[in-house]
Amino acid sequence: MIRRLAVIGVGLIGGSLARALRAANAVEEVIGCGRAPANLARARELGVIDRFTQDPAAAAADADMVFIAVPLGAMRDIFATIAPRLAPEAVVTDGGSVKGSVVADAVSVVGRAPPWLVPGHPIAGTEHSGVEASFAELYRGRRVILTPLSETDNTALERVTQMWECCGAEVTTMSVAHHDEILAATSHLPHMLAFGLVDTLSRMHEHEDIFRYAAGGFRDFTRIASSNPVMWRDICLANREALSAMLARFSVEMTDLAESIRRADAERLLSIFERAKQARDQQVERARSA
Ligand SMILES: NC(=O)c1ccc[n+]([C@@H]2O[C@H](COP(=O)([O-])OP(=O)(O)OC[C@H]3O[C@@H](n4cnc5c(N)ncnc54)[C@H](O)[C@@H]3O)[C@@H](O)[C@H]2O)c1
Ligand SMILES: O=C(O)C(=O)C[C@]1(C(=O)O)C=C[C@@H](O)C=C1
Repeated sequence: MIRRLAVIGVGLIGGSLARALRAANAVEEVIGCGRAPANLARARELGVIDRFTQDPAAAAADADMVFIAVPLGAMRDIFATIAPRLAPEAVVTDGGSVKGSVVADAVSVVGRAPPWLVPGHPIAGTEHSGVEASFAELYRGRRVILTPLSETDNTALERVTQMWECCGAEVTTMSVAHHDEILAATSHLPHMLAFGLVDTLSRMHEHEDIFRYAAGGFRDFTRIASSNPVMWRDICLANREALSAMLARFSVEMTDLAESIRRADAERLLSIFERAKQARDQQVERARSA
């Protein structure tokens, strides 16, 4: 049971955590914090939070659990503001999509890896933003990756694990570097492809006809191009090494595919598509039977 939860950044991710914990009766009081008073007032109206402040230090003071769910570029300032005001038993965790930058931000503020910080990342989301888009079931049956450091307090890790389990999530742990490499491949690269494709097409002369005749395949592939631009700018900057390596590798494969099309190499095209279909079908089957 969490006595007082401070949610810094009451949007899709922070709002959904608060809703899920409330639905599970796992929190007594939720304090919201953000920059936009209208969004915070709406969060209170929706029953996502009990009260709010625009001052992260005031929100975190006297909270036993602090969840930071702001864009990655805002994390460092939040750590700097809350660190001196945390209660001795407070645990801080976050939902940021990249973990190396969050840990570096905390270390740069505190001077060392703080024992009270449990870096985390719910592998769940949508292309929508803000508290209106949040919902209690977002994390049900989804994975949450925690990336504790050797300095992380064990009790803090246990409390954050329990918090996510209360939301119906499956918690796994891995190293910060491994997390950032994996997510560069499975989340960050696909978002670059979707943003890149839609941007390219939208600047073509015939773009109105292109979008008019786009159907299911295009819609499925490009849903995530509606995601929050600020959030994705920050993810690219925060994970630029791993993402650049993935983009370079993907470019080589795309050049090979383009060359096979140019050469009318039917055999090579079929072998690439069969290999991809088999890999995806296997992955869908594994997910279904898990
Ligand atoms: N959207 C997703 O699918 C998804 C999934 C997993 C993790 N994440 C991560 O979760 C975090 C939040 O993403 P989201 O989708 O909830 O975004 P969101 O835009 O829905 O919510 C972010 C909230 O933070 C507030 N905010 C922004 N800067 C702030 C600051 N300096 N101080 C206080 N509040 C501030 C905004 O007003 C907004 O209410 C990001 O770090 C993102 O990388 C997002
Ligand atoms: O489903 C979506 O809309 C998402 O983009 C969610 C998604 C992803 O799967 O890539 C996006 C960013 C995250 O950090 C985690 C999850």
